[in-house]
Amino acid sequence: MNMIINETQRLYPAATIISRQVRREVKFGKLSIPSGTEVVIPALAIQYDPQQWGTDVHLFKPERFSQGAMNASKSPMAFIPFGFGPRMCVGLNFATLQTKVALSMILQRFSLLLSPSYRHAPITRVTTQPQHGAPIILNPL
Ligand code: HEM
Repeated sequence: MNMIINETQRLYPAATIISRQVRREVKFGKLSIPSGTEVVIPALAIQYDPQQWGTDVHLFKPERFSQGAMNASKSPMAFIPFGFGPRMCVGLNFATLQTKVALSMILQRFSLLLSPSYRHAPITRVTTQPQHGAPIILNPL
């Protein structure tokens, strides 16, 4: 279940960008970033980077995470659905636990089928959402 949740969050991260403000001037080689600069980290683009994930980056392949999230891509920083560093999401464990509990309860009771009316069109409206909803047919087990 971890691998499936991780791969879902890689392809459809709730937050597609993460931002930081530079507190004091930082130098990267010849590049100087002044204090106060807003830096946007494109989480979605990084999680779709073939150099990090391979040429099958667009495929849903939970087995990428079989050796853990830190080893799924070339750099461990290429998987950041909950952000990173001291301001990383404080709800990470709570949200992941809730996801597992909800999924377990549903999967114990129902088999799931994607409705033929489903149209795959994810969109970013603050968070990532299915543009036309996600109609699912539930059959009691
Ligand atoms: C799947 C569910 C969730 C996702 C994908 C998510 C994702 C994120 C991301 C990307 C950030 C920004 C981290 C950064 O800037 O490095 C964040 C921050 C935060 N999240 Fe979540 N989050 C989720 C659920 C929750 C829940 C359930 C809570 C509270 C119970 C929560 C509370 C927070 C708080 C308070 C921050 C700000 C942390 C700070 O600035 O120090 N999140 N979250």
